[in-house]
Amino acid sequence: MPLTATGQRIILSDVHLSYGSQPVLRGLTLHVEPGEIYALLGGNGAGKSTTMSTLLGFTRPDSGTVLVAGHDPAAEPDRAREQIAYVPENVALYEHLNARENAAYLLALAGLQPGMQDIEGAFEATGLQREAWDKRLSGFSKGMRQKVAIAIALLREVPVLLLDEPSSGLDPRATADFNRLVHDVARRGAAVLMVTHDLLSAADIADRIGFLDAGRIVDEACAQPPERFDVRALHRKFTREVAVA
Ligand SMILES: Nc1ncnc2c1ncn2[C@@H]1O[C@H](COP(=O)(O)OP(=O)(O)OP(=O)(O)O)[C@@H](O)[C@H]1O
Repeated sequence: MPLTATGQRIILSDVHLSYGSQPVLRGLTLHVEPGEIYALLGGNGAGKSTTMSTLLGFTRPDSGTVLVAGHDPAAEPDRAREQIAYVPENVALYEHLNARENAAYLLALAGLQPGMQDIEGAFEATGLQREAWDKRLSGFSKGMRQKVAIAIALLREVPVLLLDEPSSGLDPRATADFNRLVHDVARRGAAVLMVTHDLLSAADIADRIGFLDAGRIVDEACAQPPERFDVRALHRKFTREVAVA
């Protein structure tokens, strides 16, 4: 697994990107280490999706450095994407296939052929109920779909997990389940970057929170035990900084 000299799995360094004449990323710098969960919190239009798209190699920055496990997604999109499990806001799976078939098929597309026991082990690790394993995806909730996507990520053993608005539309119990699961993935050594509007979920899960506004990080907060984050202070800071930055 290629790492950068500093051991950082995700590197965005002084990244600038414009759509036409509109600057969207304006000197974005953030790093995520193996085993770390970084929440990128920002309001509408701050540049969260553009950041994800840049890491996935779908948009090319005008300047700056982007590295995913040592690969530049603009120059080597396939190599970079091999390192990434991406869980979008709405997970797209094959609706007419059941959960096992989805996992087997999508892993085969990634060149992997896990045994059924491995797939079941990954479903168990995600807490996907046994009764759901043979059901078609068309009846699955968002939380169940996320569990299938994370099970696939576990089986791919990728070093980087990208999560786009993972808690939107999930009830508090499903959010807590999902957050536990993401912690497990990080504990196995993956670098996790999630983009979100949801301060509570970010505070619950992240080791670090970066406040993104107008395409750059305007503040960062680190989890401090035992309370991790002072959510009220973060909320004040977030609303003030986004308002004045
Ligand atoms: N393909 C595109 N072409 C032109 N402008 C775009 C494109 N994608 C995004 N933008 C603009 O770039 C800015 C940042 O958009 P982006 O989707 O990255 O923000 P975001 O933080 O994800 O917002 P939201 O929370 O609303 O999804 C916005 O002003 C948006 O209109």
